[in-house]
Amino acid sequence: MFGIVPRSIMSGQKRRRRLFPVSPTPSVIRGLHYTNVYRSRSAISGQKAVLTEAVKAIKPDEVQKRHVTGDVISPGQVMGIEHLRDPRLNKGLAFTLEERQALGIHGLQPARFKSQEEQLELCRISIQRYQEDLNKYLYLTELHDRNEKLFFRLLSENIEHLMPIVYTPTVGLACQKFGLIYRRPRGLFITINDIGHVYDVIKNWPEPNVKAIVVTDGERILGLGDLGACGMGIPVGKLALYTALAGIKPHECLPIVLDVGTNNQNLLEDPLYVGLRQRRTTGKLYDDFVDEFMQAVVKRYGQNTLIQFEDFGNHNAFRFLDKYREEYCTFNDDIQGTASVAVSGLMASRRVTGKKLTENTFLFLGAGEAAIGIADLTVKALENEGLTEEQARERIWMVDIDGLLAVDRPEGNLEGHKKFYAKKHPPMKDFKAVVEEIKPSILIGASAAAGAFTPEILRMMATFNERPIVFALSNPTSKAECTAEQAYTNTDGRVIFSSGSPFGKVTVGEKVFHPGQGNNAYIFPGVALGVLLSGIHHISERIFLIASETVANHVSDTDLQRGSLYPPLSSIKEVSMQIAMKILDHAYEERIATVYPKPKDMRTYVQENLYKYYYEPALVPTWGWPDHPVVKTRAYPKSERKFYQPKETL
Ligand SMILES: NC(=O)C1=CN([C@@H]2O[C@H](COP(=O)(O)OP(=O)(O)OC[C@H]3O[C@@H](n4cnc5c(N)ncnc54)[C@H](OP(=O)(O)O)[C@@H]3O)[C@@H](O)[C@H]2O)C=CC1
Ligand SMILES: CC(=O)C(=O)O
Ligand SMILES: [Mg+2]
Repeated sequence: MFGIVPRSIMSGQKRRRRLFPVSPTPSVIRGLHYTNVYRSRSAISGQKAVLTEAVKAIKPDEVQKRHVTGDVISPGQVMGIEHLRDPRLNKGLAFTLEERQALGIHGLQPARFKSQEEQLELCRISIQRYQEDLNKYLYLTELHDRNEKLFFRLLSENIEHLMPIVYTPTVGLACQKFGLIYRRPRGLFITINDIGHVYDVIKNWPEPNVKAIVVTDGERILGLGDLGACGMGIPVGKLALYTALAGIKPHECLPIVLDVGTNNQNLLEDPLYVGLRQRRTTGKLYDDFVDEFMQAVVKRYGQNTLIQFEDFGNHNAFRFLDKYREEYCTFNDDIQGTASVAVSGLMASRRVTGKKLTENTFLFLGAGEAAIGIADLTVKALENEGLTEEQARERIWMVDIDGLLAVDRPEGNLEGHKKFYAKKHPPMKDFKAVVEEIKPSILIGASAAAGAFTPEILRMMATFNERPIVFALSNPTSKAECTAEQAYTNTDGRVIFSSGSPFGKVTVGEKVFHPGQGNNAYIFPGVALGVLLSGIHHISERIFLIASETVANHVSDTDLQRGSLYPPLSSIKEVSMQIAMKILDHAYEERIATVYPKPKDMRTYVQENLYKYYYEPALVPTWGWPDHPVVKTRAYPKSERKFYQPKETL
């Protein structure tokens, strides 16, 4: 049945019997007795055999381990063309000749061999050839579907260029065009019609080991409003950043849309709309549905599954955070993640202004998830500088759709945390008048009211302050309260600016500014990594303050001089790791970690658990496969088999 590798192969080594591939028996297949490919080209062609470096036998438990960690999936199901069609396993032209032969894919690809580096170069060239960002998005989506490791390496190593494509602003456009561009499924769509069967739907997800979920009901997608099921682009984009920025393994991540309908009349009438064509379910049925979803997640994946709420409507977001934060491992990114990144920017700004946070007057445009989240965490930061909660709230003024939050305003609309910031002040509707009246040193926009920070308002900020601070946090770019250029030019370049979506550099006179991106992408990947690795059950505000401090401590003097309150996006992976390590330290100190024993060295522990996007030798059965006998081939000339290192970068 089995051949034996000729003695010559084993020369110079301890002689061992080796099975030479012929055909497997069912019991062997079930037993997962795989080894890396060891048959060399010359062995196959009957010439003098030379062992390849992939000769090491991989023991069954190793296969099992790698299967479980998702580094390699069980190869039993993926021989032949299916191996190329599986994005986890596909390496494109990087399969060696031996792998191609043993996997039964020899001849299914062109003759060339290409290293991952060469493939990356091709990806970069391809992306640059697309003029439209949406086409770049589609290219990356297709790459994600085709070759996971290549996609994540490309994204991770070119984050400055590609984050604006997979994330804000382009992801907003992708959601708006979702019905048009939808091709292949990614993530779960659970509809209100599935109530009573949510667990069964979740069970259809093929991955057994999900650890993190990003879920939306599509009601407030960025600043674009209710996009219903088209909001799926957001969990997909956020989770792509989980992997690219924090090394969380892709198979542990699950994007979910809870489709309860949409109140967006355009979508309801759009023949291309792919969600439920009905108005939003609300009230008890909706709440029961979300309750059932939360319980089903825990039943399927365990109580430590991290559930990130994203882009829910304001009225639900706060309720769910309050309802679930002590019951589940959950956080709301728009409230808490945004708060954390904004407060981090405020902390870093102290080094530019020389002022303590307590010396500022804060004015918010918007009093929703983002703005209230930031205000609440700012209060904590002010308390840390010595104020009482009441004193801290006194320094924070807010404006919503009805104007200044004032105790006696006729509209009321002061529910939830808004009431904490409502002032005993005559009601005011006009935002410019409020700015004039309050004379803030810090102006923060999270309203999706595009252009609300008019040149006049920006000029006022520059008259009140030597270094005015202006954050235009609304996404996508089209919803920003002002552009970076408007901010700098209307303040003689004195503004300390950041924005939710990226803006390019701005030149004012001799000076060039590179504004930073005040986006929760600096926070949620690192928080998720720290939470998952420590096994924290509930995510406190302290965790988000730790994340703020960590990001702020990572801002260099050079960053500040360039005009940015944030570290460059290119260092965001390191920032995420630092956040995770700080959370781990905190979790063990506070005895809220549930992963034991405590790791000896946090950095090593974190690093060992990160996703690896480099190709690995394919795991293949040593004995070939019944339907895929190993194809013999003549020796390839060395020049054809050589990989080269490309020099170009994006
Ligand atoms: N940079 C980042 O990381 C993040 C940015 N964001 C962005 O922030 C924006 C708001 O998101 P979010 O807070 O979740 O949304 P919400 O709907 O919860 O809040 C919006 C707030 O803005 C107010 N508002 C709306 N229009 C106006 C207006 N013309 N004048 C004054 N106030 C107005 C609303 O008033 P009312 O309360 O009366 O309805 C509400 O308080 C979005 O564009 C989102 O993309 C969000 C999260 C993270
Ligand atoms: C960034 C983000 O979460 C938002 O704009 O909603
Ligand atoms: Mg969001």
